[in-house]
Amino acid sequence: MSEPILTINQVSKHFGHFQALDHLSFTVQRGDIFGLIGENGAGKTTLMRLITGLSPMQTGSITLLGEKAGHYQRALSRIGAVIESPAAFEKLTVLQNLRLCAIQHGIDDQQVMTETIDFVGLQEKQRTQARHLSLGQRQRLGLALAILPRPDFLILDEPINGLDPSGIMEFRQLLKRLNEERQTTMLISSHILSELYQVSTRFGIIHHGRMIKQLSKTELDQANQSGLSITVDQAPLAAQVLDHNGYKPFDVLDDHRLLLRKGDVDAARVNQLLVTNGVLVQDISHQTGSLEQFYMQLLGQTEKQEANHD
Ligand SMILES: Nc1ncnc2c1ncn2[C@@H]1O[C@H](COP(=O)(O)OP(=O)(O)OP(=O)(O)O)[C@@H](O)[C@H]1O
Repeated sequence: MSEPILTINQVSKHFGHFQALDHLSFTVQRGDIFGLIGENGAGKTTLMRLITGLSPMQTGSITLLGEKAGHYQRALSRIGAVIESPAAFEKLTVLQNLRLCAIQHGIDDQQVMTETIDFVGLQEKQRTQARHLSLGQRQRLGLALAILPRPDFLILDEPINGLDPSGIMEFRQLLKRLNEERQTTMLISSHILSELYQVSTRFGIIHHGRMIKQLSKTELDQANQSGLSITVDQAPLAAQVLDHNGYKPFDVLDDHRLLLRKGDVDAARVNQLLVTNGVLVQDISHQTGSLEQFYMQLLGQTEKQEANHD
C-alpha cells in the first residue's frame, strides 16, 4: 500500500515580485526515487530549500513524514539532504567529518561510520582532508554525511554534477543500493536526464515554477514510442515535405530535429525524399524515445501554449 513521505500542496514562493514557484503540487510515496526535472531557474532548488526548512514557507503546504513544514519536530532528523554543495568541513578529514556528523545525530558507533565510508567507496580517503578531495570524492562525502543517520528520505540536488562517467555510474549504483537495501525514498534533481531515467521510478517536470507533468517510469516508456529521429539543416522545410508526402505524425523538436512517430517507415526513402526536396539531412536513425526527447517535446508544447495565451 502506498504511503506518502512528502506531500507538496499548492506551494507558491515569491522573491519580491518574482514568482519562483507557482501552485506546485505532487506527492512522493515511500520507496519512490522521484526525479525532478527542469531548466535552469525552474525552481528545483527553491523547492528543496522549502522542504528542508532552509527557506520559509509562504503559501500552500508541505507535509514531510507526517509533519507540516514550519512545524517540524522529528521529520528533519529522519531525512538526509545535499542541496547546492555538500556541506563538509574543509580542514577535517573524511573520518573526522563523519565523526562530527555522528555526534550531531547522537550516533556512538564506529561500525556505522566504517560501513558508511565503505558504502560510498571512500575507504582510501578516510584520512584525507575534505579540501584535498576531488569533486567526485566530495560528492561521495556529501552523500556519506547525508546517509550516515540512515534517513528514511534523501533529498539530493544535482548529486552527479561534475562526476566523470565512471563516477556517474558508481553513484547511480550507490543510489539504487540505498533504495533497494535500505528502502530509502529519494527526491533527486539532475540535468543529466539519461542518468535520472536510469535511477528514478517517477518523474516530475517543473517549468517556470509549475509542475507541468508527473509520470511513472512505466508511463514514460509507454508515451515514448519509437520513431525516426531526423536531424536536418532546416526543420520547418523538412516538416512541410513530410506533411505533403503523408509522413505523419511527426514532432518538430527544435530548428534542426524532428521525430517521425512511425515505427515502420523506411529511413532511406525518407532521406531520399528530403534530399530531393532541398533539405540537407545530417542524421537519420530509428530510435526508442528517451526521457530527454520526452522532456524537450513537452517543453516545446508548453511554451507554444504559453505563447498562445500571451
Ligand atoms: N533568494 C533569492 N532571491 C531572489 N531570487 C531567487 C532567490 N533564490 C532563487 N531565486 C530565483 O528563483 C528562480 C528559481 O531558482 P532555483 O535555484 O530554484 O532554480 P533551479 O531549478 O534549481 O535551477 P538550476 O537548475 O539552475 O539549479 C531563479 O530564477 C532564481 O534566480
